Amino acid sequence: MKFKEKIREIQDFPEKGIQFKDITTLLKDGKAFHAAINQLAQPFRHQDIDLVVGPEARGFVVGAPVAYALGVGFVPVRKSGKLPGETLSYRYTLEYGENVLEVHRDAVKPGQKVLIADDLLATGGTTRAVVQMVEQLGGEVVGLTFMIELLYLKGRQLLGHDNITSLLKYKQ
Ligand SMILES: O=P(O)(O)OC[C@H]1O[C@H](OP(=O)(O)OP(=O)(O)O)[C@H](O)[C@@H]1O
Ligand SMILES: Nc1ncnc2[nH]cnc12
Repeated sequence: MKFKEKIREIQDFPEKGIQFKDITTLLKDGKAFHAAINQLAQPFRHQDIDLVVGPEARGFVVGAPVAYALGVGFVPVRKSGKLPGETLSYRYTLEYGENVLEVHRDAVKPGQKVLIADDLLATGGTTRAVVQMVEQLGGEVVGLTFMIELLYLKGRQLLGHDNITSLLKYKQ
């Protein structure tokens, strides 16, 4: 499956200088969506994963089906003010702008092995925030998986983890 042909690229969104990778064109293609999720889940089928954690909003679209494919639970990390229970908050900077993320304090139990999933790895700021939140709750991040990796923003280097996979890599 040629997944890159399914991703739409939009120049100067949400601000000048950003080339936005739009996954909605892949998501609406049932065969491509199904194949992409299966490929993302595959390397983790025989790894010891207890939970998939994914950040709002596009991380839900990737993380929840990957969790379903692996037969494990999914934990949402949400933008601030959305979760009803007691939360842990974390502020971070994005390729564009700033953000606050929250997770339920009882969502990850100490010692649980976590796979972090998102649609896209850019600077790595979002994922680093999620890693630190999982670790603060006592979870162990055993892997990270993305549909898209923007190599030129060097998120992989920021994260410094040895089990990062991505389906599509963009050099520019
Ligand atoms: O590696 P980074 O530089 O942190 O960028 C990647 C993040 O940015 C996007 O989310 P965004 O915050 O735009 O939110 P959305 O999923 O609600 O669109 C994307 O879905 C990743 O989570
Ligand atoms: N260039 C980009 N395209 C789509 N989503 C993004 N999130 C951060 N950078 C992005």
